[in-house]
Amino acid sequence: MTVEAQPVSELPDPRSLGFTVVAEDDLPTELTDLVDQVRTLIDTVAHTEADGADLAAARDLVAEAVKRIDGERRPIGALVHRSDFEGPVGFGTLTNVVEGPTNPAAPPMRLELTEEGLRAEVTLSGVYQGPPGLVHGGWIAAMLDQALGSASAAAGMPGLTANLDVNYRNPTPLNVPLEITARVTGTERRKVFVSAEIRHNGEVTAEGTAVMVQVALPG
Ligand SMILES: CCCCC/C=C\C/C=C\C/C=C\C/C=C\CCCC(=O)SCCNC(=O)CCNC(=O)[C@H](O)C(C)(C)COP(=O)(O)OP(=O)(O)OC[C@H]1O[C@@H](n2cnc3c(N)ncnc32)[C@H](O)[C@@H]1OP(=O)(O)O
Repeated sequence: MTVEAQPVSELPDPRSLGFTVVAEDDLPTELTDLVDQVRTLIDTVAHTEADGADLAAARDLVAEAVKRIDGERRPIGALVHRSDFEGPVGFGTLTNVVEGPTNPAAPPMRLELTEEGLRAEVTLSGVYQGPPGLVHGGWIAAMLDQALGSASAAAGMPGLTANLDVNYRNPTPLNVPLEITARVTGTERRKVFVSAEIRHNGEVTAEGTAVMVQVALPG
């Protein structure tokens, strides 16, 4: 395959394109702690058998909490920059639904650089359920898409998913550690070919390939 990737050093700084960028290290720990607590809240609400009085009291407490922090909001499209990625490749959306550090709807997942590409470990609660006891297939696809897109971006070639192909090889269980791996397998003009897997206990439960297309960036 031919390689015509834009060199990483030529990628523009998203700030120069008008994006709001927040350094991940500057996010208050009170905010990331709150995100964790809200995750626990979502899981608890989804499974509780508490009685009506307790549910009503909990609703009032949550409403009070919302009132306490509602006010100025970061803009949609705000990016977060991770300092553990070198140069201009460590950008992602702050509220990304799979990995955004301020999004309590995202599972506690963090892709890390490896020699081969990217790797994450994640345990999904019952909030991500599809079939009984199993992760929803759409979420499996979402996690693979995130890993695939991030592998492309981490290699200096951020783009949009043009095609995503998922094979579900074995059931993916809830409430157990899952391993996600992804890497770039080739490039051709603006296309970046990527592959990824999800494993439980070393066994592949799902695998995906994607064509990411690098979009023209000004500058
Ligand atoms: C320094 C960065 C600055 C900016 C920072 C911004 C963001 C942060 C950066 C990175 C983010 C980090 C991590 C990523 C995280 C998560 C990943 C999630 C990814 C997504 O969740 S993303 C949402 C879903 N995604 C879409 O919303 C795309 C909708 N879509 C389109 O916007 C267009 O469709 C587009 C752009 C894809 C192409 O449009 P286009 O006009 O640019 O290009 P064109 O059509 O000419 O195709 C060019 C070559 O791709 C081939 N091609 C086209 N389509 C194909 C297909 N389906 N299958 C196979 N090949 C295909 C052609 O055949 C041709 O190939 P060839 O070169 O061989 O001719």
